[in-house]
Amino acid sequence: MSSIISIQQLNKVYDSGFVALKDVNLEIKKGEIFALLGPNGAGKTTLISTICGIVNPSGGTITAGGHNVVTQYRAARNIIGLVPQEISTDSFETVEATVAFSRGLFGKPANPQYVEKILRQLSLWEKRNSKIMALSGGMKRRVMIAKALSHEPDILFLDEPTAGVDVDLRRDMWEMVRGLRENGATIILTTHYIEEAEEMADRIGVINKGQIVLVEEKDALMQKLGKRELTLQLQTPLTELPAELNGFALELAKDGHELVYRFDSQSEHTGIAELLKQLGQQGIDFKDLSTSQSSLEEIFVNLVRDSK
Ligand SMILES: Nc1ncnc2c1ncn2[C@@H]1O[C@H](COP(=O)(O)OP(=O)(O)OP(=O)(O)O)[C@@H](O)[C@H]1O
Repeated sequence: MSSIISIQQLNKVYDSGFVALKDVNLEIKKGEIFALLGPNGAGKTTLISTICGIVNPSGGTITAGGHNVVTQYRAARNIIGLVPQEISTDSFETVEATVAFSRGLFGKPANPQYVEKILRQLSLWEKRNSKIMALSGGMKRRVMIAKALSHEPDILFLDEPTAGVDVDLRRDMWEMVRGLRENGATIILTTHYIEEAEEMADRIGVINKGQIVLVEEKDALMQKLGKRELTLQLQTPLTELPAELNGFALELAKDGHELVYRFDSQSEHTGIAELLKQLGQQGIDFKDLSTSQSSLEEIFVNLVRDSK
């Protein structure tokens, strides 16, 4: 897949002297869902804003669809839709008028069929004649997305799309974003919710203190870093591990009441069968056992900690 956004050696120093982005290099592939994860203040909004031409870079170059976002701002901005964090829209207007007006701002000729299509896609068609102020918070967010899509952009930025949205609505939004991708859009979303990145993204980028610390295919990331743990609750607590078990990646936990075995979830050979056999031979009985997989959340926390 070819890049639709190309960022090279991007730096941003705010007037206060604060360095918000440091030597960012990033390629966004056409048609992917890219999740940008990072703690508060990491530089996510600054990065999005520079790509959208709202914040001027201090150094480096960004192209969107081959257009330089600074020197060819209009051409670049025309192919970008931005859904900002805050809901900001004229609350006295109707849904349909708001979306049609946004389209006009980009100099696009009126196209009621297209507006209808996106309103239907976002389950807003029934509400087309409602005033924005009469909508629920979730519906208002959908209107923000409809506005961002009004000029038929190829790239859609969603800055914290589901912040403060309840779980059901969050799932609806995910469904909807996937639908947009199926229609050919490239989607870049920032999120605090690891679950959101885990659920949605094709690739994940982690940003911390203005630097991209990792970019990886989500599946590869989960595989590479995803270790599993098998926890055995022992019948009788152990004070130490018998020497016969030295070859296994084992640890005693909970004052010797639990035995924790770490293994690679992707490996064909987990070693569990041998472990259980050895435990039997040593007369170590267990009452119960459970397994868990390290989540993207743990991976993320470790990454951000390591890059401090
Ligand atoms: N106009 C500005 N002038 C000076 N510093 C700024 C300005 N805008 C943002 N910053 C600083 O740049 C850093 C990155 O901010 P940014 O909003 O990009 O982070 P973020 O990752 O989007 O955070 P959050 O998750 O909280 O939205 C922060 O420390 C912020 O205080």
